[in-house]
Amino acid sequence: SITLQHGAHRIGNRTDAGMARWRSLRLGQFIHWGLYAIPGGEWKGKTYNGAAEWIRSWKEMPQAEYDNLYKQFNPVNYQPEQWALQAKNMGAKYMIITTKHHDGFCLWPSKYSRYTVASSPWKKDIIGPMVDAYNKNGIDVYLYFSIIDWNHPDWRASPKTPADSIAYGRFKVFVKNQLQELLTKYPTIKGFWFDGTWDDSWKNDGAFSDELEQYLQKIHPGLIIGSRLRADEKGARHFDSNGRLMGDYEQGWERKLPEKIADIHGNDWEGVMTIPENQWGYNARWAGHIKSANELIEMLVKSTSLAGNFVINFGPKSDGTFRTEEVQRMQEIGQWMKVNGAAIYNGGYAGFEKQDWGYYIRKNGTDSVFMVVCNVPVSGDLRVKLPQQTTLTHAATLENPAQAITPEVTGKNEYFLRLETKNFHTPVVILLQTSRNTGNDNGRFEKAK
Ligand SMILES: COc1ccc([C@@H]2N[C@@H](C)[C@@H](O)[C@H]2O)cc1
Repeated sequence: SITLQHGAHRIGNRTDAGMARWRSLRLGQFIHWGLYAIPGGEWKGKTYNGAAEWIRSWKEMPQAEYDNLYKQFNPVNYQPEQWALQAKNMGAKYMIITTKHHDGFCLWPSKYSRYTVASSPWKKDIIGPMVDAYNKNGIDVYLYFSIIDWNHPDWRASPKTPADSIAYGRFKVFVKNQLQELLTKYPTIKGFWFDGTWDDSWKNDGAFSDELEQYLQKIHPGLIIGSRLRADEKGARHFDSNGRLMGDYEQGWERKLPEKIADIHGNDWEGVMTIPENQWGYNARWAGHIKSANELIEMLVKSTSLAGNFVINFGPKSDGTFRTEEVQRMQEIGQWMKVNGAAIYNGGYAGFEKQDWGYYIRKNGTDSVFMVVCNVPVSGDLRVKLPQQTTLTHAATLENPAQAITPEVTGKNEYFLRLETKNFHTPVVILLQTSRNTGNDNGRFEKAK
């Protein structure tokens, strides 16, 4: 390995209580809200085919017109308490809110910029009441912050001249000030979710990203920051030039998930997912494949089974309400979580051989392993192959009342669970009580005591 001043400063996952809490939450809610919700993917009768929050970059959108949308920002139906209750009923344990997306508009009244809610008809702070409402409902809050700021005169994607470098130097001070301001105004937040760190200006300044991360940790010890903030001095991002993860978890799983446990290299990780194929901000016209609640539940289960967190994105409208499809997803996911949340919260990798019917999830640090059946076999037979020296002592579904299932023993450490009813409308969870053998019962199924 090579010597790095600004590479990873830690080998392996964080072991502190704050990170253990993050690891237990498993289900998050992402919210993309800002000026882009006003056009909602359309402008002067034309439809923008990109992601709605990128409409400012569309050649059909005059940038000055976009930048003046702040004069229309007035979410008269914004009710953060409703938002928080809705998220609580969905079963989300943390929420990530866009304080400032790439367009540079701040949802808090920053004293370092005039391009904020304070200059809009709404005038008031959006972020503060949201943080309070979510925290009051037992939901941790993380702040999304875009380093890219298309509105700021000193932002440079790639400084070319000495004047560029001087301007970009001012911009870095601005970024540091805004982040310090966010930590001071909202001290209960648990971390930052950085984005917009792919340009040369940032990639070629690994030292600054390292110093910034340490500066933020100094103000707010224990802050949780993903790998997307960081570059090392060679321009390597997420993983430093020695292949070591920077930041507190791998933050590269955006609209995609790892397939198998080897893909995560033992690192904490988080996947963030849109309900349509690729829309984060509100888009009036959802096209293409819209994920069902069951599809999102399966992604959540898959993420948990691979020891990662899963965050579902929502894009509220400019008036502060949510579209029907998003309300429906939150309700349906919440109904499933009410019955089966025990398999998700504090869930992790079970270490069992994956089977076709679905996923295993181990309740962290216990012998309780959940089977989440997403693919019901026509045969009704669910094969459970346990590692050596592990036996199955009991199986029952999580529903109320629990359906006990008597496993049929076959070969060494292999059982079949036969499902009586096969008409599932949503994934079914079966709790397996296992025990590590002391070698005295050669894997035979012990009659339930
Ligand atoms: C260059 O490709 C992208 C793709 C998505 C993004 C942003 N990350 C997501 C979390 C959204 O904020 C999206 O706008 C930025 C650049």
